[in-house]
Amino acid sequence: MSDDAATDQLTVVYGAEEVVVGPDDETGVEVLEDAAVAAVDGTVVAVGPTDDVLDEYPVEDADTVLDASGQTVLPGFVDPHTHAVFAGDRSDEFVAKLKGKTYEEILEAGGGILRTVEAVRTASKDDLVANLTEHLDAMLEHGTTTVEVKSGYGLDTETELKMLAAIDEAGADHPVDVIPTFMGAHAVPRGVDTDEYVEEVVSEQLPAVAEQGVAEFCDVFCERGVFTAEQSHRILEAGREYGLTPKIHADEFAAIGGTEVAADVGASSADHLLQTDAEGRETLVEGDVVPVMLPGTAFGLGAEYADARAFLDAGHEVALASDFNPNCFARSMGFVATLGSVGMRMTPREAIRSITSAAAKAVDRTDGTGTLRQGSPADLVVLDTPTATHLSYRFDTNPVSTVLKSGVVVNE
Ligand SMILES: N=CN[C@@H](CCC(=O)O)C(=O)O
Ligand SMILES: [Zn+2]
Repeated sequence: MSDDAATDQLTVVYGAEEVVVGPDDETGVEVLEDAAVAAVDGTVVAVGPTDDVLDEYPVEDADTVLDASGQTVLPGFVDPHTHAVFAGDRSDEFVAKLKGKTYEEILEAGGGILRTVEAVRTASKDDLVANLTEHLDAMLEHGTTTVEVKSGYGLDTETELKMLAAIDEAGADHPVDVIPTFMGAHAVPRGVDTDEYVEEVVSEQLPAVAEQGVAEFCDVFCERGVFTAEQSHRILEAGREYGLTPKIHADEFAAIGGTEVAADVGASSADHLLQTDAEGRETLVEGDVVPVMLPGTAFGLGAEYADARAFLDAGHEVALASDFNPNCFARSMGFVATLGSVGMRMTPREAIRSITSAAAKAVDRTDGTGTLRQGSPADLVVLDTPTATHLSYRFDTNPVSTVLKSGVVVNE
């Protein structure tokens, strides 16, 4: 510890059966047995065998101590794709889908995203903050310590700004780190010509968002019947000029060129990828675009899962996200890991990498978020399970017993 030990806040978590420290040389994670983690002022300073860590950082000196005997410690989960700020209820659409309606048919008929747009336009900012806070609480209980949240249920400047203000306000008062994304191009408002709407996004919404400094990323739904590759390209390039890093919803229902757009504009991630073929995968890998897969969405739609194995078997990383939204009510990254394993044949350790260090890359976090090595943020999840494998294996109840953010217990 430093000479100024009196003011340092020491956290020690010891005796864990397993500690996941970060990516290994393949596509899984490195795991230490009977291990401990020590953190000073919210940053990991030591990870290793319990005896060694406790020699250097005795529990008597610690402000926060956790005996993790019989338990497993992982980096806090990173959820790199959500639409977590919304109002209203779409459970009836879930029933309609069970009866055979498709997601695209519901959207074309003015339901889906457009229905949530109506609810969000009439909701107050305070309502949105309250809704989002409730969802952040549930995510934290399930181990998420960093989450990306998109706007995109406003589809006009005033409501998009209201959503981004709600994201900012809810995030400021919550232990979970919240990363804001502007997604004015999530759908085309009812009765509006698509080209005219693209013009509005570029010349009105984006400048207003940039002026208020309320978004870090810009995202577009590049999809058959929504925004073409050319329109998506234009919006993402314009966003980049305003300092927003591009992201893209690509190849969910049809591969219409979203992966090429992602590589061209230097997107941090391309998300969904249910229809991506070998050429599309190659484009993403060469463009250094993180593939983000959303198995909860495929599960909820009863659709085929994205081909995670094709990336993993070729030695490339995949990130997983919840895609939490009214069409995919999934706030647990543990359940997402299970779906990654069961639906996409990811080993439990590959799934853990996908919701920690790989997910952190998808949102450009380069400070060690999603890992537990020396210098990483001390965001820790303690599972009440003997091994990390149990995260995918046990899907009946929440296995998370304690969550620490910056070395402080924020959920137990
Ligand atoms: N597919 C586009 N957007 C969201 C769904 C949003 C909604 O249906 O409200 C997604 O990523 O799955
Ligand atoms: Zn989405």
